[in-house]
Amino acid sequence: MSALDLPLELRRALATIARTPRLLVTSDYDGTIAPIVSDPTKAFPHPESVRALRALAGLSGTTAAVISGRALRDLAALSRLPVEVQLVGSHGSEFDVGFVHAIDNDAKQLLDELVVELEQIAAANAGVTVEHKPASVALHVRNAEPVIARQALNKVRQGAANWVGVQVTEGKAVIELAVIVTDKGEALDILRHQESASAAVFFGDDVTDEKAFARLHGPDIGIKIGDGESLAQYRVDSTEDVSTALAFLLDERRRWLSGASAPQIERLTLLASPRSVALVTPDGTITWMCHPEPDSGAVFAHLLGGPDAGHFSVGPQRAALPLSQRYVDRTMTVETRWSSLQVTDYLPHDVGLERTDLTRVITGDAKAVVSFAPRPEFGQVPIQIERETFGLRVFGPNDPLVLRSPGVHWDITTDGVNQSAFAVVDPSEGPITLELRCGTWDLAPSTLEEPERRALAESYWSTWADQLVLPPLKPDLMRRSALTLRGLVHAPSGSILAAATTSLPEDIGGVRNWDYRYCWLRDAALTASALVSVGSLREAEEYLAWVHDVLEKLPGPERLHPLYTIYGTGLPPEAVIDNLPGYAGSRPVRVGNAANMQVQLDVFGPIVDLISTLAHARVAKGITDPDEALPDVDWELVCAMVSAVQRRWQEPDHGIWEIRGNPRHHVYSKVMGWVTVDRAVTLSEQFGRSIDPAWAELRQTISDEVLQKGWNDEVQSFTAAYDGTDLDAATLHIGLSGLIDPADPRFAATVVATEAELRSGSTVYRYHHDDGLPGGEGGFHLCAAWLVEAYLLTGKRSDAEALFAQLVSVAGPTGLLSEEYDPVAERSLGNHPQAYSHLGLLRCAQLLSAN
Ligand SMILES: O=P(O)(O)OC[C@H]1O[C@H](O[C@H]2O[C@H](CO)[C@@H](O)[C@H](O)[C@H]2O)[C@H](O)[C@@H](O)[C@@H]1O
Repeated sequence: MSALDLPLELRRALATIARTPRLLVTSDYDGTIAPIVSDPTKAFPHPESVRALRALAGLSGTTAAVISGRALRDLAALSRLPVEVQLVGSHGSEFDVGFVHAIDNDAKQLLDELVVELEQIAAANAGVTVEHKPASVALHVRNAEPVIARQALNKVRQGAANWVGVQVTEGKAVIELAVIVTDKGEALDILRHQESASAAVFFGDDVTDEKAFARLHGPDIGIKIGDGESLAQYRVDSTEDVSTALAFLLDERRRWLSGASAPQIERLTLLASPRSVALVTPDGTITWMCHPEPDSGAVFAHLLGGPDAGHFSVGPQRAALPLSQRYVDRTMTVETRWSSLQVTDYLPHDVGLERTDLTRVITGDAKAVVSFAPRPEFGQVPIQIERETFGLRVFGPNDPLVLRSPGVHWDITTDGVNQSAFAVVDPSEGPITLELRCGTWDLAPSTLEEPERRALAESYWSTWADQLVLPPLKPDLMRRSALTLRGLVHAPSGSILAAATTSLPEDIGGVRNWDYRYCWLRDAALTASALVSVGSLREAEEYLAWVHDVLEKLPGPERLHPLYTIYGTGLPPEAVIDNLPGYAGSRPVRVGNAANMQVQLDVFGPIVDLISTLAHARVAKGITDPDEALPDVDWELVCAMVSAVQRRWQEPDHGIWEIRGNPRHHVYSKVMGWVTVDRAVTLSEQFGRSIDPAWAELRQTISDEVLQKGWNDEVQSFTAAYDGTDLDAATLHIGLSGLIDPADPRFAATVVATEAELRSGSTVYRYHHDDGLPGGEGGFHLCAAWLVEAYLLTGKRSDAEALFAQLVSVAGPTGLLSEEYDPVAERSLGNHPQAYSHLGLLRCAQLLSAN
């Protein structure tokens, strides 16, 4: 028998529950994983069921248990189930073989009397037998003539079953009298709480199993074996079917946990408006979108939890893979195409600040299936969907949400908690337009027709892209990198996201899952600098205004945190969204980021470096007045950053990689302290600003200390920190920044050591030092970009070109890069798209084009 022989609805339910974060798989024993036989001592389980339960128990986030009417000792001996599978005997009351000691003397006395009574009935009725259990006694009539069986059962029912303190359970050809309360449902709930299960499966065949079925709710599923009334939603015929269902559940869960069904990270394509972002999978599913801000709760978290976590998909009615997905040139509009069908996605711009809108336009001659399952606030609020003349209204979350879809006929379904809407549409008569509007109840037509709204959105990006000065190397990819960086800019506030997502793993199945939907001072400054380098200054100016606003709320610039929310406020405490299983089972899914409480003393450098880059870019654009090229507002910021360095540069910190351990004297942080003062001194000279002579002295002091304490003779390299021999790719900045002459043999040696220690094939790791977290991580694209720059500075052009080519080759089909890359599994890792990776790529192309 194969899984295809199982009822379709059951297969679907099992495939869905396989994706729950913490799964509890429970089963009854006799009649469920072991066939009913005439001799209870010969009821052996199906080996396939044992194998599946054992394998399920070995998976992460998965518990397997058998809850049986049998005595625990007998169950263990007969089933031979391994210890990983939790056994509960005596109809759910015997978790531990020692539990009999907990039965008081009165109960023991009663049990003795019951045994005597039932033994007498058995002795008087041929074929009737008695089974002894720690807190009960069972009378079996399976092997008696039907008349005798009835007579024996009636004798018990009319006699001992009515004694005070006796609990009666009737099953298949058996009546059982217990001196304690038994309830398989209670056992199921104990296991559920013990394991913090987010969903449970229960298989059972007998009336005693109904107590367990009665406890199932929400995403749980119950499967009844055989005939008879039942509270279970699903039914199979035989114990063989149970083996098949368990094996199917195992396969599905294994696949889900291994990430085989997760879309490849680099193939996810970014949609952006000036204030919102979303991701679309290669097959046309909106897999990620947050509202009201990009750092708020997700409406669609499919990326971190599959379809149940919220999705909005469009595809051909006759299932087929897409032929292509691409950006409309120089825009953030994405077209996904199948044979005779296309969906065009973009985030409209002409909406109020309280709105997050998405428009999907379906065109072609083939029918399409649309599935709309919003799960606002990370799916933590149950939602209902109501049909209206012009679309759908979604009730449940705090914020209103509608889908305008004139002419579309929706079917609404429920999974018991949430509703979803499905429709089959025929675009052959004209485009089908679906307008998702988060933050409003308004289902009326927009002021502008859809094509005009789209033109408005597209011209915003194309007009901007047309004025860029891009390197001649890989111009299309570089334009896409620039557009991606611009897409991560949150225009209303001036802040810039480090990436569009949270919790895409740095290690598949691991715990290194962080929330990057915030504005890091360092990442944002580097992004703004990259945009200045291609000729766009506005983002830098607005970002610096955002930094000013943040500073106004602080007692001093040295108190700057490493990151803030989009609107420059402190982050909420880091938390786990437990209902999401994570990308490819990589849990936890986190929101917030505890790194905001760390000391990271490098952050002042990139800000002053950005101001310097901006001032020179203004000059290059023809601004000759030094006070316009370096206005007071920027110079104030420079002075603030220098004062912060003066106060704190000698302290240890958590460094650029936000190590969640003890602070160290990181070389990169000291180098960035030097960059702060160096760029400030240089700016003062170039733009006629007067400075305290102590600045130049400080620059020298930092440099002297780094050169003395950062270099390690033993490893022939500058090291990650003063106190160790471990290496860090960020240390390359000692030469990249100009603190030492790149021709200095110590820099050349550091490049060689970094390559030997941290480069692996096409990628470069940040460090290999034990950072206190379990699991590993991939190589870091930005570090590869730094090594390309270091190769160039040390005369290794062909190495630089080769590594750049490798970096280019791991970009997805629409030109996007995530944070990291696993060179062994050849898959992308980490949040996506990542500003660092794109700014690194852009800089490499600029340097390679210039040389
Ligand atoms: O909760 P379960 O695991 O299903 O246990 C219920 C009872 O199962 C056993 O009896 C039943 O299976 C026997 C073997 O196939 C069969 O001969 C008998 O007629 C059934 O009632 C077990 O012997 C009992 O102790 C359990 O309570």
